[in-house]
Amino acid sequence: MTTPNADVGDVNTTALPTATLVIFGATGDLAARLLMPALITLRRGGYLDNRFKILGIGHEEGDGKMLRDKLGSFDPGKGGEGDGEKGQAWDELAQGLDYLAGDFADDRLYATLSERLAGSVVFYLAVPPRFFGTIVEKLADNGLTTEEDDAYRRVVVEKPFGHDLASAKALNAKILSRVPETQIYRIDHFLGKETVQNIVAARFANTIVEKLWNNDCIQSVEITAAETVDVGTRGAFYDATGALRDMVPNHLFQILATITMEAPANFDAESVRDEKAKVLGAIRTYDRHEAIENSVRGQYEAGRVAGREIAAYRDTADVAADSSTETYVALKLLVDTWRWAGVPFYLRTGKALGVRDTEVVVTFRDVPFASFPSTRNADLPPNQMIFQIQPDEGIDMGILIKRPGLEIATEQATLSYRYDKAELADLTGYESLFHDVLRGDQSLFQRADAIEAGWRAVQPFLDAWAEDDATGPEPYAPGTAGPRGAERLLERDGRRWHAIVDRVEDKA
Ligand SMILES: NC(=O)C1=CN([C@@H]2O[C@H](COP(=O)(O)OP(=O)(O)OC[C@H]3O[C@@H](n4cnc5c(N)ncnc54)[C@H](OP(=O)(O)O)[C@@H]3O)[C@@H](O)[C@H]2O)C=CC1
Ligand SMILES: O=C1O[C@H](COP(=O)(O)O)[C@@H](O)[C@H](O)[C@H]1O
Repeated sequence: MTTPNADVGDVNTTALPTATLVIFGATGDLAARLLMPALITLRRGGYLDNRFKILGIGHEEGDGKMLRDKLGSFDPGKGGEGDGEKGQAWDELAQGLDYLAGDFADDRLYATLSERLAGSVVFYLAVPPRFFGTIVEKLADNGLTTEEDDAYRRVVVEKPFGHDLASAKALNAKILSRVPETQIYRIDHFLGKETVQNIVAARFANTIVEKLWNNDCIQSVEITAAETVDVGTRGAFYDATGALRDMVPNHLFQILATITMEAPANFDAESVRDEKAKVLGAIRTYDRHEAIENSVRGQYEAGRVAGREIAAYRDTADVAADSSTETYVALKLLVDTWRWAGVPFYLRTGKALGVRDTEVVVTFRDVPFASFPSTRNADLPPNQMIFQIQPDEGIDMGILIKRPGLEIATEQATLSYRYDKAELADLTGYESLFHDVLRGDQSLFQRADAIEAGWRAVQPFLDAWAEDDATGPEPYAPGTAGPRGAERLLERDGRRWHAIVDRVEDKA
């Protein structure tokens, strides 16, 4: 769970045990935009030496040079945003980079792999999800996942893992019928984020935090993942997916689990994943009526966001003109455990919003009594602890202080920790995950039971929305905080979302 630092000088780097990384889908977007930059960072940091080999697989005819040229022309800035520097680390990695053309469904591909591969291998499935099960089956049937004493075989599976509870269960069953859980690494790149891992440190390395971390002291928790990006060129994928499936049972639930899990007895992978699975399994599953009551769907219209004009979601390429797919979702969830009983968890995520901001806001209970003569309880807003996951990475603690002066009056102040931007600059989250796969640490990878628990909690929303033809998603203007209905979800409980942009009603 240590994040390799882009700056070699800062860390105690140890080359990882060597292996071959086989990337299925090496000519695709994920490989170029997120996987290669992470590998370059690891190489630069001294974690990968020149015995580390990469074998890319894709449809396209070609050889190692074709793949090297393709990836070499890509700017490895964070998430493909540019300004990255490949430099010597890329040249060194590229020397060990080869390519094999083939079809994932073709047995000849696996026969060739059997001849070519020896020693420890990580198979990375950067492929359309419909191939996850097939590739694992074929790898296993060709003996490619069989481990030896001195050679491991690990399979990394990308997201989305399933489309609903039934398909996630079926995929788990298919994969686990061939390869044991100990060799399967289901990726959720949010778990690779330094700031998500820091929630664990904040909770379990600080007595003052953990003692207050329960329903005695906390009144509500908000988890927000707001994006300014629109659906862009991903219409085909997104229209079949929507905001709920794309972000909630995976990324937002992993944050929720990190916030709510009990302290593991120790930090080995099984203990950590046991605790996460338990708490995800404790999210209340709603009936149809409750699911409608506790959810809000939105879909963006045409407008302006982050300085550019965007088309309405329904006018996006590969999106149905009458699509009812949500580009925004807000939920109120409950976690039925002693620690969290009665504490609402409000989750929201959406595209084309006014700001990019992923954050967790923990709101503590009001003071029981206003002691100062000149203040009323209403003048004493509750303390909030805010984990800024991205882009302004840090932790803020909102407290009340005495306003300097002769009167006793309070005002809000913030105790703030900000990450050194330089330390996070080049990290995509995949560095940490690659590092852990190569070390065989599964703590930050999703286990089958946790995946299914996540789908179990969101399935009632999918079912209720599918049945509820009358009310589709509520339109919202790009550049706002989302649909008005999301505000009402909290107003009903006498609360307001932590403001990420001007209030919706000011902008919409
Ligand atoms: N891109 C991203 O930002 C993210 C992607 N993911 C996940 O990563 C996975 C890959 O996504 P992405 O890279 O965007 O997808 P792409 O469609 O860009 O890439 C898919 C790759 O698979 C290859 N491929 C497809 N079908 C076959 C086949 N039958 N035989 C051989 N090769 C084949 C493609 O080759 P060719 O192009 O020649 O057909 C291409 O190399 C998906 O599961 C996605 O959900 C997860 C998070 C973020
Ligand atoms: O997996 C996904 O995550 C991204 C958001 O990830 P981030 O690291 O950029 O915050 C999201 O845009 C995409 O739709 C989803 O598939």
